[in-house]
Amino acid sequence: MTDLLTVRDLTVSRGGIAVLEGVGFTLASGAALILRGPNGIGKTTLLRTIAGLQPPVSGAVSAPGGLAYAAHADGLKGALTVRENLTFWARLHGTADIAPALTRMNLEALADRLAATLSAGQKRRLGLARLLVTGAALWVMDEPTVSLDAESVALFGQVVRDHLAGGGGALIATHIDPGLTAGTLELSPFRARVRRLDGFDEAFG
Ligand SMILES: Nc1ncnc2c1ncn2[C@@H]1O[C@H](COP(=O)(O)OP(=O)(O)OP(=O)(O)O)[C@@H](O)[C@H]1O
Repeated sequence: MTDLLTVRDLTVSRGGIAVLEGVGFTLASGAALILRGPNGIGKTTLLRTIAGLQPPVSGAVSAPGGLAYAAHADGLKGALTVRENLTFWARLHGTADIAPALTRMNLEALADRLAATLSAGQKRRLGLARLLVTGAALWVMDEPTVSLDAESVALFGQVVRDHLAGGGGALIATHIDPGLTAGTLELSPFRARVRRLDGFDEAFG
């Protein structure tokens, strides 16, 4: 099996403070890893660093096949319709057909609505449809089910399961059980040392 993601001895920081140290794991093709931990432990910071949106303090991230990141702010263009948003991303990533993504995330009836007029859960579904049109093997998701109703959470679970079955991988920070067979990376104050970069140690555990 191919490794889609290798993280080695990673230290990540937020606002000049190292929030997690010594994080390491690999994610193989076909596998999902759930990132858990209390509010503020550093899940978003870790995912943003893995996605390349901020540099690590030290350590290495390798995602040889590239990745797609879906965060709280889904990067939707409010003045474009759902269809236009997906077409934009599909062109950006060199994929062609947005129809499957519309269908899979139950967005067909909303295809011609401006993204700005969508409800929070509908926006989230569009953000997840975006993952499908990127064609990326590795999906990195930060609390993807926030605002989703039970039906959409089930839809999301199925889309991820199909992605894994097709050889993809998923790294998901979530507080819920998304109904996936997945490994868990539990970030706790006892395993994640908190250290200020100026050397003042707040390590506990
Ligand atoms: N701009 C900032 N400046 C300084 N500290 C920040 C900044 N943004 C976040 N932090 C702090 O960095 C730490 C990690 O935040 P992060 O958002 O990564 O946590 P999280 O585990 O994703 O939390 P949640 O479960 O609440 O989403 C928190 O203690 C937070 O208060």
